[in-house]
Amino acid sequence: MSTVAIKDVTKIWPDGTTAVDRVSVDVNDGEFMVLLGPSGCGKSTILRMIAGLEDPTSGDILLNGEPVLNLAPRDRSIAMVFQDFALYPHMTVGENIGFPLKLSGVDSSPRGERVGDVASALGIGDVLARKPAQLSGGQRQRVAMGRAIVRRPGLFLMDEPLSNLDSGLRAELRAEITGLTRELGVTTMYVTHDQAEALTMADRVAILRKGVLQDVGTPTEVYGRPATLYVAAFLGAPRMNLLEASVYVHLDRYIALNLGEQALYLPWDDIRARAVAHYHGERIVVGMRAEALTPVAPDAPGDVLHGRIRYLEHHGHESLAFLDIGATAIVVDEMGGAVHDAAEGGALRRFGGALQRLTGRAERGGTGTKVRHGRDPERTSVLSDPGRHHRRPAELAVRLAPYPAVSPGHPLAISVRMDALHFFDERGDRIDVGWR
Ligand SMILES: Nc1ncnc2c1ncn2[C@@H]1O[C@H](COP(=O)(O)OP(=O)(O)OP(=O)(O)O)[C@@H](O)[C@H]1O
Repeated sequence: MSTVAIKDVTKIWPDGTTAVDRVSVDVNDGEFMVLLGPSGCGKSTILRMIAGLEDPTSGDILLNGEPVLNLAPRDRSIAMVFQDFALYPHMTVGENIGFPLKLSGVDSSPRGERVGDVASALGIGDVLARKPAQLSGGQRQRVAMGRAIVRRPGLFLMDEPLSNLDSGLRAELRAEITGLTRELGVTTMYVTHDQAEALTMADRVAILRKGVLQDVGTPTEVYGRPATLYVAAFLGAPRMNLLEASVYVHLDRYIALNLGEQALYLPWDDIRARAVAHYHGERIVVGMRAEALTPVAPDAPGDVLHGRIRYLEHHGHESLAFLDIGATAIVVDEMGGAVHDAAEGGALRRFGGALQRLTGRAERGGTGTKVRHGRDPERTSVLSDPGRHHRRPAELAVRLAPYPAVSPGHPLAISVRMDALHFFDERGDRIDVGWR
């Protein structure tokens, strides 16, 4: 039984760098929690604080409900595997795995038994007598994992354990790691910057940007209903299409989402219509994943966008077409800064009075977003922040069958699944009702 509670934890390094900014996450017993984010977002620092290798500047960490900040690392019942694990070169595989048990005084016979069990669970039972130099990279990583779990820790911390391996081996070991931890029922926190790894391995994913927690949820939740623009842009391949739209409410009928040269119309009876209506006269970001877009005949009725193929990418099992539709894309960089050309200095046009008349409320709100984003000085407007201008005509990513009979310059009509659209405000927060 092992639970983890990270409560409002901040880590500021002596040089003033804020590595972790008021992060709170709970990990349930037996859960496989992945911490996901780009390099430098504070993932390793969080793991190291849980392990007791670093002290938080403020906040608390509880294991099984008990505060542990005053406990030495060895008293926390935690095992950790790093990217750069080191095996003892002069010891055999069996001796390496058994070493933590030897240190804690376990006799040779039960030790051998435990080592054998762990090694066969990891598929390295036949190399117990070899030295590390005689192993492949994947086998060495398995030995490092074996050495970590042989003590049956309450909590297993893994920091990018697969990042030094080639992609085939990574995929194989992903499945082994999740299989093993689930079989053992050991609570695991796993750090990666690889979103595919996170989505395939995690029970739940916590997504960080510059030390600030952006979203926590199951892979389906964070992919299907991302809490912020940053999460939307970070998860999925191809990346979510993020388009600037100005909102115009035709009361009781529909909401026009003007995308530039074309518009989409959200029916008034759509469950999200009232939340989006709060932005009447303003600009928002409309997100559409490639799976929400289907090529149709040019004269097809319904919610259809028309564009011209700018270029194609062939991925073997599918091809991606990137369409010019006369819209403006919001570009979210890896580190999470959202940049956009606010045209000629374009200030947001606000129709506060009209909004109030429409909604009967002076303030908008009610998005129901649960994740508290903490203090994040860069989360200003993604639509009009003058410091972050970047012009980018939208190239709408659309999935096609492999090697389609079209080429750059071809016109293409795309049907849009309106119920699969995502809406974000100028701060990058999801605009929605009935948050998960
Ligand atoms: N000992 C240290 N002193 C000062 N700054 C540090 C120290 N260790 C890490 N940092 C800084 O803290 C921030 C978070 O680093 P951390 O290693 O936790 O990120 P990460 O998300 O794990 O990145 P990576 O995926 O590259 O390992 C970074 O800006 C990093 O430069």
